[in-house]
Amino acid sequence: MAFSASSPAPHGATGVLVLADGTIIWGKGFGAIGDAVGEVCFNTAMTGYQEVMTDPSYAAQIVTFTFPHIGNVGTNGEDMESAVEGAVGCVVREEVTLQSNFRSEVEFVEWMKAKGKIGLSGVDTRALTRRIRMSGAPNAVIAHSPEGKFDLDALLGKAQSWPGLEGMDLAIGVSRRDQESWNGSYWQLGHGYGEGEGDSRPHVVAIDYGAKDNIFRNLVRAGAKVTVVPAQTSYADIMALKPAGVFLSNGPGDPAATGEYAVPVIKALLDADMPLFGICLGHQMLALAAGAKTMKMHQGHRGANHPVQRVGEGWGETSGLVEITSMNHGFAVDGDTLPEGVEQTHVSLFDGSNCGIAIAGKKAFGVQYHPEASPGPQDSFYLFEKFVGMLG
Ligand SMILES: NC(=O)CC[C@H](N)C(=O)O
Repeated sequence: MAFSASSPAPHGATGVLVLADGTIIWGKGFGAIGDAVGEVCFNTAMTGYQEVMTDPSYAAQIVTFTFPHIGNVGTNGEDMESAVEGAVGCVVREEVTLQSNFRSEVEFVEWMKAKGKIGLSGVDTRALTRRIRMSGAPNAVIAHSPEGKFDLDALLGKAQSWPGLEGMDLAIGVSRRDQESWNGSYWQLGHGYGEGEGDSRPHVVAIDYGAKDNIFRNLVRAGAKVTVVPAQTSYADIMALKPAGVFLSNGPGDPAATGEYAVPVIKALLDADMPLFGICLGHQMLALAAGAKTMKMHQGHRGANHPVQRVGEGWGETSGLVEITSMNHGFAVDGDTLPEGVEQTHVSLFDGSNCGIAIAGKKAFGVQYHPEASPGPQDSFYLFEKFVGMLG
């Protein structure tokens, strides 16, 4: 797989992935024309590529799909997880075929172009995934030129000078700018998205650090009235909304690099005994606010079949039960740094890493995985009910 940076494009190559170590992977470009820099990760989900590509947590990332046929059910207006930029590009095995699905509205290739995302097909994604598993997630540039013209030295320079995700605060860039009242509920075939009902529902203020919409839909489904606020909303402004509980969303970037707008506000909410629920980045920042540390993972966890086990006190008869979960994270809470009073509630059965915490004596908990799925299994929906149920 290693080539020199000055290798000419092989005949017919219209796309390339240039890794920061000089490895050049040729293929067929699709979607937007140009180039984009990011960290290359892999996702093992077999379905849900549109949801993956629109998850803001993938900002500044290039997703390698291990499932070989991507794009074949097209795209539609309902399966968006966010309108903001998510993954900058994707790498796939097979060339994208024509769509075949009754829900499809726009071909995946056209959709990628319209969204400004670059695709690369015809890549040995199995070899690339093995490489990431062995050597960690590399920084890279993905490029698409229909004429097959690439300045490889410039692309390599771009990949090498990109500072990488560690230490990078990205949540602020993908958060909403304005407060929003959210009332959409879950999707059902033949009905589309439902709506929340009732005036006496507990009010959840959800802080958007780069949230997936399906999280808000699940909060509504579990019985909450939801107001979404931008990442930089102050403690005072959050309290002025009189929340019964505050939700901390997922989002991109390094949790330890988020600025004064995040962890100090969460710490103040915790000190005020506000009920809190965090997912992924929100979980990591809750852990930081409680005094734990986070770290960059070797290759991260991204897929729709990650087993997570319930551990510790408080589960009663369901202690030890395994949930199959959806995941997308490249950072993790260091389970060895949990201070007294912070209990580990879930661990990954793949590598034993921390997947959940609860703060003793408070109504505050977080999970590293994605109970809202989208894509993925719905084993963990109970967490939304647990949170909304706490808000009486
Ligand atoms: N999905 C997320 O919220 C991801 C959180 C964080 N950016 C990580 O990569 O670990």
